[in-house]
Amino acid sequence: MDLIRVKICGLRTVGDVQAVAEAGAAYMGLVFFAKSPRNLTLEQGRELALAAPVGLAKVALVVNPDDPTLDSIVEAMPLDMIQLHGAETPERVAQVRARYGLPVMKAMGVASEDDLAGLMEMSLAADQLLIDAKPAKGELPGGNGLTFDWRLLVGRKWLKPWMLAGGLHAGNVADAVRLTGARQVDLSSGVESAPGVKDHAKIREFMAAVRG
Ligand SMILES: O=C(O)c1ccccc1NCC(=O)[C@H](O)[C@H](O)COP(=O)(O)O
Repeated sequence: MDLIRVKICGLRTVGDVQAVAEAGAAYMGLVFFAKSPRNLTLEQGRELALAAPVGLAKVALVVNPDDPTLDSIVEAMPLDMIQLHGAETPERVAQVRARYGLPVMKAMGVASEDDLAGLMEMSLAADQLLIDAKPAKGELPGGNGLTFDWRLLVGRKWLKPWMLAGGLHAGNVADAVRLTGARQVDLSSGVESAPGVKDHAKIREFMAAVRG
């Protein structure tokens, strides 16, 4: 499984950044969503973004943000990408791209075939798609450790690069990649010991599973 690019989301300490960089991830995700156990203040986000070595892309994750919220994040820290993880429309994705001049990755929740219809349209607007498990009512928009039926993605193509997410861990990532053909994967709870607490041994184990 070489050439699979990994995004590890929900980092909370400088030690997490170092562990993710040393393990060879391509992206790190910083969550700005108050209800999340991985939520960061602007000061914490800035500290982590400044700790990232060259080559580790810094992704700010937000959920239905207004412009002032995004302005404050983008002004506070160096970023390489914005991840929109709410109900943002293709029009809103285009506005965010234009306003900040940063690539935008749009998360799309999938639970059944019906959810696939919007992916092609969104792939026209966004720079990347993150195809995640669709949360049930009352759950967080992401980071729930839930998988979905990967067979839904078999043989599908979109106009932009995409990442597979949702309940991935060292024990299932090989099957997920083999079945879906994903070239990029994203995860959060699969490398945690508790919600919001990254386990560096699990990060290494996951990266070994991807490389192996
Ligand atoms: O991680 C969060 O707490 C979170 C909160 C609100 C919106 C999105 C969130 N995470 C998005 C991610 O990119 C996760 O890595 C993705 O949903 C996969 O999570 P997991 O199933 O835990 O691996």
